[in-house]
Amino acid sequence: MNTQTLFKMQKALDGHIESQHNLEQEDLFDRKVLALLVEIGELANETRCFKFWSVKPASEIDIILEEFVDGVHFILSLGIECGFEDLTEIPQSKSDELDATNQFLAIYEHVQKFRTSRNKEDYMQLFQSYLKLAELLGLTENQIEQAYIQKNEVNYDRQRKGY
Ligand SMILES: O=c1ccn([C@H]2C[C@H](O)[C@@H](COP(=O)(O)O)O2)c(=O)[nH]1
Repeated sequence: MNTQTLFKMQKALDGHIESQHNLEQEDLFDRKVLALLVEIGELANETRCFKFWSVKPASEIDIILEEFVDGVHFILSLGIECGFEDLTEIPQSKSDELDATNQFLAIYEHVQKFRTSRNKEDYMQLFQSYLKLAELLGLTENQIEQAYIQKNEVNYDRQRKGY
């Protein structure tokens, strides 16, 4: 995935949100980590991949995509916090193929590792594992980019309306 446009859009949105809420001087890293963990949980809930006690199907693709790109927002935002927005390419993950449940659990581990180290290698692994999940969920790069652009605009709208 070519991430340059997304990093640029995310940086502008984050700057806008921070100035709206007078947060330019605050360290938002841990709050963004928690926000990401919550978004990953919301996505898991919509896929229902772990709900062995239920026969209901996953939510519609548009709902899954919207939840997925909420996570993309916070991953990009955390990358910007660490000065990694020059990353142009996130290479495909070389790790073993897992089912969706185990991929979610692997992502949670990558988030924790990156939270502690804040290094680029762990960041790339987190991003890669999240994109691997997209593949498992049947989402294409094009769908993700379009859904990201749409949700980015919704996020501005919400700020305008006093969200
Ligand atoms: O600094 C921030 C704070 C929030 N969001 C976006 C990411 C998600 O798309 C959305 C999450 O909002 P909730 O729907 O969870 O309130 O806000 C950002 O991009 N940057």
